[in-house]
Amino acid sequence: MLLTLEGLDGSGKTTAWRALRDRYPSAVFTREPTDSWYGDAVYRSIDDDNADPLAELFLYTADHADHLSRVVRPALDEGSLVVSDRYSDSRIAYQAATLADSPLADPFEYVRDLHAPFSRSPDATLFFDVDPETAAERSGETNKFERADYLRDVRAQYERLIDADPERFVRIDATQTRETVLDDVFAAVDRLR
Ligand SMILES: Nc1ncnc2c1ncn2[C@@H]1O[C@H](COP(=O)(O)OP(=O)(O)OP(=O)(O)O)[C@@H](O)[C@H]1O
Ligand SMILES: Cc1cn([C@H]2C[C@H](O)[C@@H](COP(=O)(O)O)O2)c(=O)[nH]c1=O
Repeated sequence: MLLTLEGLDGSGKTTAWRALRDRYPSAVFTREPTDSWYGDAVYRSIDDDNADPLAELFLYTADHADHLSRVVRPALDEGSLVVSDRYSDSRIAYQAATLADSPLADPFEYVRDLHAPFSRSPDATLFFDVDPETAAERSGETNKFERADYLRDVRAQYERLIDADPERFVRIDATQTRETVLDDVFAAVDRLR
């Protein structure tokens, strides 16, 4: 089973991912951007305020392709529970927002269709729902993505993803205390497994 954690920067995904790792030690825990040279290239782009948005999309997508073949598919083939902190929905939500002013007619559909022929959809996704202001504040606004006005656009793209596939998503109210968020996450994962 492939379980993904999605949401805005600072929404608490990594906090939940670490708690799940302690609770399910036999599962495979992974993330995007990955810990590889493809992931390093992605982080270089994140730190470049003038990075071309389309070039950035393809860097993230290259990292995803490598992640799939090297980590995700082999672990799923062995029957493991795979938990990924960010996955393809991050690309659809973030890069659709970044590409809003590009010549692409519908960046959301473009990014989604780019993945369809080769990617593996998550079986379930926990969406950590938090308002853009809280997200920006919690994330520390350390890079170009961690701004409330940009995160507002990203959140709208996530809502589009949820509307298109409501059964895959479990919405977690990430404005609650850490303890309550983790209780909701554990309850959701126990139900899904
Ligand atoms: N429920 C919560 N209430 C208040 N602060 C929280 C909560 N959950 C996490 N935090 C804090 O918010 C910050 C961001 O949390 P975390 O790294 O888990 O978010 P994230 O979604 O993984 O962010 P990013 O996508 O930017 O890596 C951390 O300082 C964390 O301790
Ligand atoms: C996978 C992925 C990530 N992003 C953005 C989201 C964050 O601002 C950064 C890095 O992620 P982290 O969880 O804070 O380390 O990259 C993106 O725009 N597109 C993606 O596909």
